[in-house]
Amino acid sequence: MSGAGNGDGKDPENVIEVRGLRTQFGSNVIHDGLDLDLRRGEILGVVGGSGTGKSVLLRTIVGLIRPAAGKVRVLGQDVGQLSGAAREALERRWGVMFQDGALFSSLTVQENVEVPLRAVPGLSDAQREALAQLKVSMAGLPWNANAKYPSDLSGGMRKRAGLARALALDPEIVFLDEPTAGLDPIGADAFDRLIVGLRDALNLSVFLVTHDLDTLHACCDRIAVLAEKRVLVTGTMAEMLKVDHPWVHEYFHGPRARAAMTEKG
Ligand SMILES: Nc1ncnc2c1ncn2[C@@H]1O[C@H](COP(=O)(O)OP(=O)(O)OP(=O)(O)O)[C@@H](O)[C@H]1O
Repeated sequence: MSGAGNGDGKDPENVIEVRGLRTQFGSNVIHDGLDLDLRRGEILGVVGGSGTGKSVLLRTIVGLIRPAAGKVRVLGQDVGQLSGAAREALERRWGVMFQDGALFSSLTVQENVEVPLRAVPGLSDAQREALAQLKVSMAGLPWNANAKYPSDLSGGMRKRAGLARALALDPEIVFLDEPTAGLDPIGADAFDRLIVGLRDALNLSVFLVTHDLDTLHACCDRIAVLAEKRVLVTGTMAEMLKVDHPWVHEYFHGPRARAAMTEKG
């Protein structure tokens, strides 16, 4: 169990290394001295109370928010130092599924998934369409979902469409922001299995923001807890159960945690 990885910033097993991160909006400091690692091939669950900055962390790692201090290295490259073609090349190596799917409402599912593929030079229209259809089916949507608009889809299908788009460019890292939020338990369980199946099949590394204890049990190799403006602790579920911190203890031993543990045996 640790606050973050080896600290030398060069471990080849880490596909993400965040060191000494500080983010703030005006005088509102969200993270201060935050360290975090994502190891290659793992599913890391990022948990924390509402407003602790899980989504802000995700958005900072993918370069949508500029940190006030600290370093974010993804796949060995300093995100803050890249621009132009180098930045675009790195961005093609990850995919992001935002909370609501963040789909373009005026485009069909297939057209949404084609958006990132349009940046790939040399792809014919037919190849782009075929690739998009493949990703839609990998995300577990039926073939007839391709032609549908986001407004015609259920919440669970929209999430799958968002996942298909995140997978469009065969990423090495996938960021998932609360993938099971708002899904019924059966839909959430299916989504959990989909995430693990895709990680295994595609050797993905997954940064997964969630409140869902069932998802933590079903999917995550390690868990990082955000509290007190930093990653308070990182470890396996078994290690989380031993952490003596009021929020961590309440979260992993509360009634919902007990229910999730009972379900998973
Ligand atoms: N663009 C922004 N401008 C100003 N403040 C922001 C912005 N984005 C987020 N915040 C603030 O940063 C804090 C952390 O937000 P964030 O959405 O990361 O929390 P979270 O841990 O993901 O919460 P939840 O679990 O409720 O989704 C909140 O206080 C939020 O109001």
